[in-house]
Parts: sequence; structure tokens; C-alpha cells
Amino acid sequence: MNPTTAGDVVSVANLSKRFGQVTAVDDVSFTVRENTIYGLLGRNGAGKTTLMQLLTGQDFATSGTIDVFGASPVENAAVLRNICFIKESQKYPDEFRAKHVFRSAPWFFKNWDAAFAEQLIEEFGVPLNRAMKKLSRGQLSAVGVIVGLASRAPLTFFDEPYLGLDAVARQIFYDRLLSDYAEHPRTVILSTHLIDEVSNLLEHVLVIDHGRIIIDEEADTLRGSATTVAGTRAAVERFTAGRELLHSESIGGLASVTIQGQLNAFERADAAESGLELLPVSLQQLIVRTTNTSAHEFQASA
Ligand SMILES: Nc1ncnc2c1ncn2[C@@H]1O[C@H](COP(=O)(O)OP(=O)(O)OP(=O)(O)O)[C@@H](O)[C@H]1O
Repeated sequence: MNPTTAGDVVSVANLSKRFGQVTAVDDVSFTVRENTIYGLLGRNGAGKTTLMQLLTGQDFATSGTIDVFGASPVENAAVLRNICFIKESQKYPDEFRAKHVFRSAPWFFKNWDAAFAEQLIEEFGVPLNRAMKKLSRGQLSAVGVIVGLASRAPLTFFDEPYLGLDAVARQIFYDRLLSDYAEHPRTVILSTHLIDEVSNLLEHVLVIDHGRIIIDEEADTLRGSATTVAGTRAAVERFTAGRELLHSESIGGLASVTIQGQLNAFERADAAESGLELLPVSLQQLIVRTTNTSAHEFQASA
């Protein structure tokens, strides 16, 4: 079992979930700190939604243990009242209009801030009197995002909450999340494919690949953990020889290679003398490259 230390809100040990032949979550162990924004990232079918369903007590594990606020979340009202789970395919009662969602939210969330919700309703332009089933895809996502933000639940999950949201609305979401989080710290676990957009929000990154957690790292550490070296093929090959390569591509006599690990001042000077360009690697590039290639090796060195 993963040791639960003070300040952890979630502790997962050897957790697996199988659906027949499919192992959606494969023997994962990790902890989640309180008052931190996590990114749960991974390719389609990697296991993100399944993991969130398990952490929010909406599904049963095949094996392993889940501890949320000190207990199993399954059918545990005391735990669930501290959790808000915003998912892409939220179901509402047939007769529900948007206003009914916001009116009923305070029954479920003790920290519900009605004034904040009203501000967000205005900013996202949600038509309160329209039936939920008649809302556009983006308006439906906006309702979820507003509930997720205004609930101020100590543990909030957003599972790809932006479907249909335009760029302006997504930016409002990110901005309000960050400013409200600064005033009301809580734990947020955000699953998204738009890594570049949320990169600055994330404090900790969990990357899941084929059901396994392959990266569990502070976002700042990850950001500085790889460099792309570009220049003539011969110079790039000499400079990167013996290093762990995350990615390489070449056209004619030019090459660009992404290497794992930080460069020291001597190496940087050497690169400059060799006419090589050193480029930072974004979180998105890093994750695309590690989930494309030898992710398991990467974790070992990270
Ligand atoms: N009820 C189910 N029955 C069978 N297989 C399932 C079930 N739910 C999920 N899976 C499979 O488990 C794997 C993980 O699915 P999951 O929805 O957790 O992925 P995801 O990372 O959320 O993907 P996406 O980014 O596409 O939403 C996939 O291979 C999926 O097909």
C-alpha cells in the first residue's frame, strides 16, 4: 500500500480495473496532494475516465485499494460529499432546464457559491430557461464547468470538460479556475488533450498510458527535463551520442533530436560552439514524445 502522508487526499495502491479482456487500469499506485492542480493526461483509451470513475466511487475496482479522504469512496456519502466530478457525458433529468441544475447544486455541494455561479453564467452566456437537452454542446459543457468551479469541492474532477467550448470560453474557464483556486485552494484533477492550453495551470502531472501511470512528476520538473538539439546532422549526432533520445528527425543534412535530462553550462557552451540550437520542449511535446516512444524507460530516468 502506498503510504498516505498528511496532506494526501487520495492514495491508490495496486489498483486495476478490467473489462473482460481489456485492462483499462493496470496495477497503478500514486497519491494526490491536497490543494494542488493535477493534470491527468494520456492518449485516447489510456484509462483516464476509468481511473476517475474509480476514484469517485462510480465503479468498482477489480483489485487494489483506493483511499479518498481516508476511506473508500464507494457508496460512502461522507467522502462523496467532498467530491465534484464533471464529466463529458453528464446526464440530467428529462425536464431539467439549466436553472434547475444551478438551483439543485447547493444540495450536493456545501461550499456552493451562488454569486460566483451567477457571474460565470453571465460570462459563459448560459440560457437559464432552456431545457438541458436543447443546449448546444458548448453550452452543456459550460454548465458543467460552472458547477465544477462554483461547487468549490475539496476534490474536483474535470474529465475533458471543454468539448464544444470555443477558445474564448476555454480561456474564461482557465482564468476563473486559477483565480478562484488562489482564493479557495482545493485539489483539482483535470483530464485534457489540450495540454499546451492548460500547461501553465498544472502543478503536478500524471500521465497514463495503456492503463499504467508512466509519469508522476511536478510540472516544473518536467518542463525543464528535456531539450531539443537542432543543427547539422553530424554535429547533432556527435552532441547527442550516448544520451537518452526521446525523439529524432532529420531532413537532408539537418537533424533535430529531443534528449532527456538537463544540460549543464559546459554542455550548453559546447552546443553553441558546434553551431547547435537548443530549444525548450513544451509539456505537450514531452508527453506526446514519451507516450509515443519508450515511455517506461522515460519514467525510470525521470
Ligand atoms: N465499460 C467498458 N467495457 C469495456 N471496455 C471499456 C469500458 N470502459 C472503458 N473501456 C476500455 O478501457 C480503456 C480505457 O478507457 P477510458 O475511457 O478510461 O480511456 P480514456 O483515457 O478516458 O480515453 P479518452 O481520452 O478517449 O476519453 C479503453 O480501451 C476502453 O475501450
